[in-house]
Amino acid sequence: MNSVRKRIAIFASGRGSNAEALYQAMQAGEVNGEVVVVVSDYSTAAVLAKAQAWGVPSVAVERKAYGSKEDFEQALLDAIAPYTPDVVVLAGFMRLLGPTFINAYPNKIVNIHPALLPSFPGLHAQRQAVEAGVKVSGCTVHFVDYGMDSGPIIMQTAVPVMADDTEDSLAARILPHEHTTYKRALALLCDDKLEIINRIVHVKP
Ligand SMILES: Nc1nc2c(c(=O)[nH]1)N[C@@H](CN(C=O)c1ccc(C(=O)N[C@@H](CCC(=O)O)C(=O)O)cc1)CN2
Ligand SMILES: NCC(=O)N[C@@H]1O[C@H](COP(=O)([O-])[O-])[C@@H](O)[C@H]1O
Repeated sequence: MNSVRKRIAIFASGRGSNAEALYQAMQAGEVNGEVVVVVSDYSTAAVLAKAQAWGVPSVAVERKAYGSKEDFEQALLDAIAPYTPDVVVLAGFMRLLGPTFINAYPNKIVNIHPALLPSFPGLHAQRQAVEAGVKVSGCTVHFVDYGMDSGPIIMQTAVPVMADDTEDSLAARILPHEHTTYKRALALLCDDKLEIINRIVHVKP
């Protein structure tokens, strides 16, 4: 394991359970990283209160305060620059990032999605799965690229879908698997164990 901990910026729009799971994993030494800043696009997001309780710097960058997507993304970059992150972790961050932000952190941005990509990209993935009648869904950790949930896949976990599942009951069943899958994927990234060859992610021996 690399002794120098990776500096992690976490972006979240809401409650922050994935952010919390990752913070706790880093505190426990399960992931070779440290959360240096937490960013939300909503000043009322519960994740900001979590960060304050952890003693981690937090910043709200509200989309409505900026006239353009580019200005918003530049504000995101300006907000995290002082913390010099190595990795940007999206954990329930509900904004599509464009080239302004992505180009500043090439192959350094990861995301958790509550479905087995490439199935059910975008918002309300659990609802899409229930409505499609699939018997298996799950979660995906992937690198973020210019597309929506189209980046190279790092890790996935399958979760059964029950006949009487609703969007909420499926989301509740998938969520703990998101926490463990994200923790395992980020541990590999922080230990420099991942490489991308022709958009396929390989784990180095
Ligand atoms: N360039 C990328 N940005 C983001 C990705 C990605 O794969 N590439 N993942 C998303 C997370 N996400 C699904 O996992 C997702 C989040 C938000 C949206 C979306 O359509 N957002 C709307 C705004 C919604 C709102 O205002 O509430 C938008 O940005 O227009 C789709 C998928 C994070 N970013
Ligand atoms: N398209 C992105 C998306 O749907 N992300 C999902 O938002 C939730 C955030 O929960 P959390 O704030 O408790 O981590 C998580 O289930 C995550 O997979």
